[in-house]
Amino acid sequence: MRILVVEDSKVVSRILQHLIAQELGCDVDFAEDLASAKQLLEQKEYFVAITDLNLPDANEGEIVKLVLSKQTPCIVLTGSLDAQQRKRLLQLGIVDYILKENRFSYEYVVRLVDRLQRNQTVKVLVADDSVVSRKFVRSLLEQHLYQVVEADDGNSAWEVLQNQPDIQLLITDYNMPGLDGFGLILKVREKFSREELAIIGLSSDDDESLSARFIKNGANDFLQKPFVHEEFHCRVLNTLDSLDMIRKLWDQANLDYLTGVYNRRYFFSQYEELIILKKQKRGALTLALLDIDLFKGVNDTYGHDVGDEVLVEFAARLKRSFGQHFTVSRFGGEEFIVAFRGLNEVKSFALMDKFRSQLESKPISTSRGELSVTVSAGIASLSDDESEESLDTLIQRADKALYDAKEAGRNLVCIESDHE
Ligand SMILES: Nc1nc2c(ncn2[C@@H]2O[C@H](COP(=O)(O)OP(=O)(O)OP(=O)(O)O)[C@@H](O)[C@H]2O)c(=O)[nH]1
Repeated sequence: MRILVVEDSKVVSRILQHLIAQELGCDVDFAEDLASAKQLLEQKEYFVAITDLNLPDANEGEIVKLVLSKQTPCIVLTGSLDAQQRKRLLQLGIVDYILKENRFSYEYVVRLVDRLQRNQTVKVLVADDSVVSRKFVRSLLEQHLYQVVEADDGNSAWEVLQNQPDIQLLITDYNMPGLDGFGLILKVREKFSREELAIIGLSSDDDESLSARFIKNGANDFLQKPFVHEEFHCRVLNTLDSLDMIRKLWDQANLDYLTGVYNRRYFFSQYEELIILKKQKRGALTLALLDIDLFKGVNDTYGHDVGDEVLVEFAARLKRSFGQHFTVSRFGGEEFIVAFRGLNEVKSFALMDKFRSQLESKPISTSRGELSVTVSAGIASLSDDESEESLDTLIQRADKALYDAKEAGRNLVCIESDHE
């Protein structure tokens, strides 16, 4: 990523240079006037340009048109701006304008660039039956580099959401034929939680209770039409920032901090309930409890840090092999558990034994060179006649099989054979 800063004040350039290096770590070019900015824009492609309005050789804001003519997003950083200039700049399609008021102004600029970079991977669905309104919202979102998908009523929005689960934000109008905004939100919240999808409601209706009703029904925020550019962007930004925060909290609560696979807490929260359902429906569930062989030796010989590197790569391999269809979690220390939902013990054994043999034949690269590591695993299945079984007893049976594998010499997968 490369940024262009067009600024004749050396002090401001130095502040921006420092903040960009600290927060973004990307390449920056500086131009002090329109002529040198023009030269740079002809030579290189920029992700975004941060520009002053008054330059020594062009003090009417000509730089903005130049930057936008190169299809480069433009952030205006200026000492002053009157109402007319503000309107003209927003109509031209700048990303945002920031007044040079204090150090927070410069920090805001840098945060905005960071957000723009991340926005490129954020998909937003706009549901509105009015083409004009939909296109307007789309153009605002595209100025901030979001990926935009459109739907012209509630029912098609619902279909799009089911087919594109990577959508992070839904912006929906209230009045729509078929399924209206409320109906859509109610349906959406049954399937998508707040950490999966954020929702902003829109309406031109003058019913004062609408905003509260939207939020009570599951929306994160509400905007009354017509709205100004700045308010729209601030609301979208705030909503996505809280989505990021909720997701971060979720990750901290449910993922193992070292390896990134699910943690023990998540595993129990999912499978304690599931096991009751499985027993009722008599569905298959097999657990494989894994333990890296002689791991203490790795720590003792190479140090704890290298031990950690082995754990990280081991977990990554487990995730690559099983993570797409099954649950991989770190049970504690060098023990992991894979829950094979829908598989019996014979099929689970085949998969786990293949993993064991691949691990044995492909050493793990660490900062102290390649290390050969093996794993032992114990497998146990929930069987039809074990109506009284709990998750704990199933794990105990897998643990017993793991013990057998260790006793038999390690680097082995054992199935728990008798249920005495
Ligand atoms: N580096 C590192 N080591 C850990 C971590 N958690 C647990 N361990 C170590 O894992 C080792 C487990 O050793 P043991 O339970 O004695 O078993 P083992 O050496 O793997 O031998 P067997 O299980 O009998 O094959 C201990 O030395 C723990 O300190 C961790 O997060 N990082």
